Amino acid sequence: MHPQISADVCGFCILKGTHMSTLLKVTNLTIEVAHRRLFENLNFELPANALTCITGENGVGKTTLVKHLLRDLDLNYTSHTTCHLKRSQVQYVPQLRNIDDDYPLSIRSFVQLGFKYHFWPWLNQAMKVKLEQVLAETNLTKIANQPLGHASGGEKQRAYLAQALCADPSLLILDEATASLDRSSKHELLKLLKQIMADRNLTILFITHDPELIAAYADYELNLDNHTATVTKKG
Ligand SMILES: Nc1ncnc2c1ncn2[C@@H]1O[C@H](COP(=O)(O)OP(=O)(O)OP(=O)(O)O)[C@@H](O)[C@H]1O
Repeated sequence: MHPQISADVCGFCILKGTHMSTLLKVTNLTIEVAHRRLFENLNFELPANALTCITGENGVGKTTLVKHLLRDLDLNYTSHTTCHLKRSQVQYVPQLRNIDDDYPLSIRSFVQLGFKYHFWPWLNQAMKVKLEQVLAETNLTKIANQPLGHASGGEKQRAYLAQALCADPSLLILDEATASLDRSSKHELLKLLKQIMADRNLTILFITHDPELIAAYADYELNLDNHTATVTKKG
């Protein structure tokens, strides 16, 4: 069964005086974790084809909210969440990965793990072409044969991004992707993300605590505070 499409989801809505198309709509969502209520009657809409930063204090529930939305997508939606995407169109790049120096894969081999529907345990010609395109798109071509364990923090983040892009997502969710990067690498990654978003007509959700990045790159901010969510247009 395909997810239901409501008129609201496919149409346009008014957000603080601007028109935006809505990708995902959440209505009266309450989330409890370990008998603790994180959110109560949450209501918000996420804009399509834009970069939305999800912000809020440590422990407010940013990651939990995203995981809940992904679970709803897995279930083909609940009465609280409507969206016209299938789970397979969404890629989530998690916050922490333990890639040590001895990690046995090259950057290219790691990135190609992102291909779906592997019928054979090797890539077909079309996948090989696409792999090289994704490596070029994420500025990894020159270092693609190097071990991922030897890559810098910024290069590793680009490799995680490239792996996610192999699945041709419509919605990309990154959880604190810049947390361990220096200032120039953070800006490099965000500029790259915005370029990829424009080229691929993607929607990006980016969990971050970084006010400088929010000010410079966010099209919208979804702020979680005091059990509620507020979406504002930035820039
Ligand atoms: N499976 C779980 N069992 C119990 N508590 C949980 C579970 N998952 C999350 N929590 C708790 O829910 C709260 C929200 O966690 P979450 O990771 O979503 O916050 P966050 O806003 O993403 O935090 P941060 O900015 O520090 O990454 C935290 O207090 C966390 O300890």
